[in-house]
Amino acid sequence: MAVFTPVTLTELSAWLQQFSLGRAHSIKGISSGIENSNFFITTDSGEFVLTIFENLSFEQLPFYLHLMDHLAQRGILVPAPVPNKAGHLVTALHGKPASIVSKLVGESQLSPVPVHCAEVGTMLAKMHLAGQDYAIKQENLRGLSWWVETAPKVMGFLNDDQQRLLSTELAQQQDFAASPTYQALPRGPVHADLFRNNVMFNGTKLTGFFDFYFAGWDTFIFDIAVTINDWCIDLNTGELDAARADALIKAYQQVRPFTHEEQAAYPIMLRAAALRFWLSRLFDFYQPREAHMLTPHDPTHFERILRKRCAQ
Ligand SMILES: Nc1ncnc2c1ncn2[C@@H]1O[C@H](COP(=O)(O)OP(=O)(O)OP(=O)(O)O)[C@@H](O)[C@H]1O
Ligand SMILES: N[C@@H](CCO)C(=O)O
Repeated sequence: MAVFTPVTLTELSAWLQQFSLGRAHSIKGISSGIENSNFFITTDSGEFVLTIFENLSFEQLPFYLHLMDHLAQRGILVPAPVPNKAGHLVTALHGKPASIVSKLVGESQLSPVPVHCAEVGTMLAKMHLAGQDYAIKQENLRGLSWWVETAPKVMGFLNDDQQRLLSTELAQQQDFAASPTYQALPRGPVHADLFRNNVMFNGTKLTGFFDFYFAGWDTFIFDIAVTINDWCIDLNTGELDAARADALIKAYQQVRPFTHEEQAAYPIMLRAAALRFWLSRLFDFYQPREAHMLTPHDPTHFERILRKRCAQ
C-alpha cells in the first residue's frame, strides 16, 4: 500500500480541529496511488479525501487547489477543496503540505468503451475552455525540461536499444518544441495525467476528474494525447483502438475544435505523451522512494506504446 506518511485517527482528530468539519470518525489509507499519501476520512460533515503531498511544496500547491476550485465553480466535475477556518486550502500535517477535498461518487471505469471515451472527451474540452481565464501560471513540472533532466538519471539502467530510443525521441521532441507549429499550439492549465484511474463514472455517466497534482500550463493537444494513450489503447498490446480514439476526439471537437496546428501536432504529441510516462515510470522503478509496499508501474508498457506510435 502506497502510504508514505501514516496518520492515526488520534492525529487526524487533533489536526481536523482547524477545519469546520466536526469530529473525525475514521481514516483509511488508500493503496492505489503512487505519488502522494491519500486517505478516505469520515467526519461529522461526511466523507472526504485527505492528501499528504510527498513531492509538491507549499509554494507549488495553491496552483492545483485553486485550479480545482476555479473549474468546480465553472461546472467542471472535479473535487472541491475544503478550506480551513483561516481560509487556507493547504496546511501542514506531519510537516508536509496536506489538503482535504470532497469525495467524488462513482468508480473508475477500467475497461472503457467508446461511450466512456466520448464522455471524457467532452469534459476534457470543457475543462480546457473553463481554464482559460485561470490566473495562476505554473509550468507542467513533468514537461520537456523534466524529461531532459531525468533521461540521464535512468539512461544507465537501459540496454543499447532503449538508450537509442530515448535519446532519439528526446532530440526529436526538443526540435519540435522549437518549431513554429509547436509555438502556435493553444495552451492553458491542463490535467496532464488523465488516466482511467483518475476519472469517476456512474455507469456510462462521468462523475468527475480528479488527481490534478500533475496539472500545469501546457498545450491542450499534449493533454489530449496523454488521455488517448491511456483511454483508447489495448492495454495488452499498446495498439490504438480506433473506435475509442474517434469517439474521444469527435466528442472533444464538438466542444472545442482542433486548430490546424493541433491537427499537425497530434502524432508527435502521442509520442511525447508516451515518452513522458516511460520516463517517469523508469525513474520510479530505478529510483524508488520509501513507501509501505509500493508497487511501481511497469515502464515497458510506455516503451512499447512509444515504439508503436513511432512506427505509425
Ligand atoms: N476526490 C476523490 N474522490 C473519490 N476518490 C478519490 C478522490 N481522490 C482520490 N480518490 C481515490 O484515491 C485513489 C488514489 O488517488 P490518486 O490517484 O489521487 O493518488 P496518487 O497518489 O496521486 O496516484 P497516481 O498518481 O498513481 O494516480 C484513487 O484511485 C481513488 O480511488
Ligand atoms: N498515471 C501515471 C501515474 C502517476 O499519476 C502512470 O500510469 O504512470
